[in-house]
Amino acid sequence: MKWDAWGDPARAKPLSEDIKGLLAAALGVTGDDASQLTADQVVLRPSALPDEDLKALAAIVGPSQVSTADADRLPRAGGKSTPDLLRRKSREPQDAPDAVVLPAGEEEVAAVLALCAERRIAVVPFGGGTSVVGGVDPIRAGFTAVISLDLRRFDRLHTLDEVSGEAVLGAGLTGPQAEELLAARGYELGHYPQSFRYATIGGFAATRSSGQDSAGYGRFDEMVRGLRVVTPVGTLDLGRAPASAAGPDLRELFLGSEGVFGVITAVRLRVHPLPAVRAYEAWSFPDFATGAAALRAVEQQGTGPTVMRLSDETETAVNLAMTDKIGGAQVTGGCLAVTVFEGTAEQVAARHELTRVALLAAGGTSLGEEPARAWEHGRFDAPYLRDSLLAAGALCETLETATGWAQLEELKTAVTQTLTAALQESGSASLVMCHISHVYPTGASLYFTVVAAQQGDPIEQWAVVKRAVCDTIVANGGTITHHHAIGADHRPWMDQEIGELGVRILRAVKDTVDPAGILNPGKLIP
Ligand SMILES: Cc1cc2nc3c(=O)[nH]c(=O)nc-3n(C[C@H](O)[C@H](O)[C@H](O)COP(=O)(O)OP(=O)(O)OC[C@H]3O[C@@H](n4cnc5c(N)ncnc54)[C@H](O)[C@@H]3O)c2cc1C
Repeated sequence: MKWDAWGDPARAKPLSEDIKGLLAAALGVTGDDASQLTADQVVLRPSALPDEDLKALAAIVGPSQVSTADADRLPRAGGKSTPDLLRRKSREPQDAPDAVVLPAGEEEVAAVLALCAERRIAVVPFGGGTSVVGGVDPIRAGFTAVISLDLRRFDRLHTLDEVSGEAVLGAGLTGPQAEELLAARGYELGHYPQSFRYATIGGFAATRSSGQDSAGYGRFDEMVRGLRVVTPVGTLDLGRAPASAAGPDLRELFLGSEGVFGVITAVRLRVHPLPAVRAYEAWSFPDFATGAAALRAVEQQGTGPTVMRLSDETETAVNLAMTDKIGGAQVTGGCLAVTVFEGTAEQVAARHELTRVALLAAGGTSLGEEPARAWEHGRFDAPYLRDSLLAAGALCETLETATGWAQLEELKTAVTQTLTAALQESGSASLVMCHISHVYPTGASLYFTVVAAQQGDPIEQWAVVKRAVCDTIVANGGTITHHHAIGADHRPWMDQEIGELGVRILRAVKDTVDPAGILNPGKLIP
């Protein structure tokens, strides 16, 4: 993972002449990146970890598994939101964890937490570092130092129970590592968020992640059967049976706990045999409302696509203007929808046919399989485009929410209007694109991508816009986050999301499992 951009430099996506033309004409973005900073030019705040603490940590994990080197601290200095990336490229001195610690087992995690509680050191659990909400920011909050606790050595497939269809996976496995281990045994998890290539099993659980195949396989939290969590006061092994009436489900407290309650070391997950067959079909709808109603019909009937998503008019149009467009020549406007089906040949044929009938009845026009295959081919590559856009002087960021089907259109309109007005106020025209990629019988998520011109300090420019749009989401009944989580960035809206009593309940849990408050301060709980 690059320290100042997304992923693998070999996959970088330079802007095509078409996109440059579109940016200049629509937004007045004409810049070229003149200020390439190398990692060794970045000035990090010096490590504040006292020598004796460094030695004590080294005694727990081994001297080679703890580092205060800038080269190790820089990649853990934050996540991968647009403000994170802009901050990384800044010539101003930057904050970073004082040390990076890589434990290898639960005993080591427990010993590190005990030491940090005793010596007043904050601990930020670190998976893939793909948080887009400030979830891994090194917030000191009055502690003497802050360490990044990198879980990458928890990298095993512990067990695969083929009879029950469950696998126990180490928290530090990345998406591809986990799928490779399972595929070697003929199984798949089926969790494919756009950050799949770098995010980890522990991070998915800690943030309630949702992948692009959620229509078929569910959100990550729906796949979780059990969790092992090391807290500063003891270790929990949660989730005994496929279902239980033994009081409130404590797994739910740790799913989405964003490293503030404990360190997830292993996750027991529902897995399925690798699908024998895949089928693809793309659709066009005359407008977003018609498309959304069609997706709702499919989801409420339960016809069973694995992937189902719908782009609005702007996202479809922008996609058509790009050289590596997913739409192909057949897409001429309107709103593009993609469906994918997985399973045995019989399952796929039956689900595909039921879905086709519903989509046709709801006003869809089939575009055949090619645009859907093209979408799948490029499904993890969009973040590379953001890097090129930022370098060219554009502001590009995403945000997401969810609401009931009845409120969806109204929320989409309100968010679009706020984004457009707030960016206009900052001095730039904007392109606001939206898609639905996670559907439920009662509602859906809305995922927005915004492109504008950077004006003044782009971090402050976006902060103003983000505050306005979060207020709008909350005022219109949407959730402050459908899958990006709370982190530091959404924390100011958490009390409106769960209420004052809800916040007190979270604080009470925090006081119980982390009395010294060392775990990921400044995140999740207001
Ligand atoms: C380009 C891009 C695309 C994205 N697409 C999606 C998407 O499609 N769907 C989606 O859901 N999200 C998406 N995200 C958000 C992000 O990838 C998810 O939040 C992901 O689940 C985080 O996993 P991670 O391993 O990178 O965790 P990190 O970023 O390392 O950590 C995230 C949070 O979880 C905590 N944490 C991590 N590991 C543990 C652990 N083992 N125990 C306790 N706490 C832990 C951290 O302290 C932090 O609070 C995207 C992000 C980017 C940058």
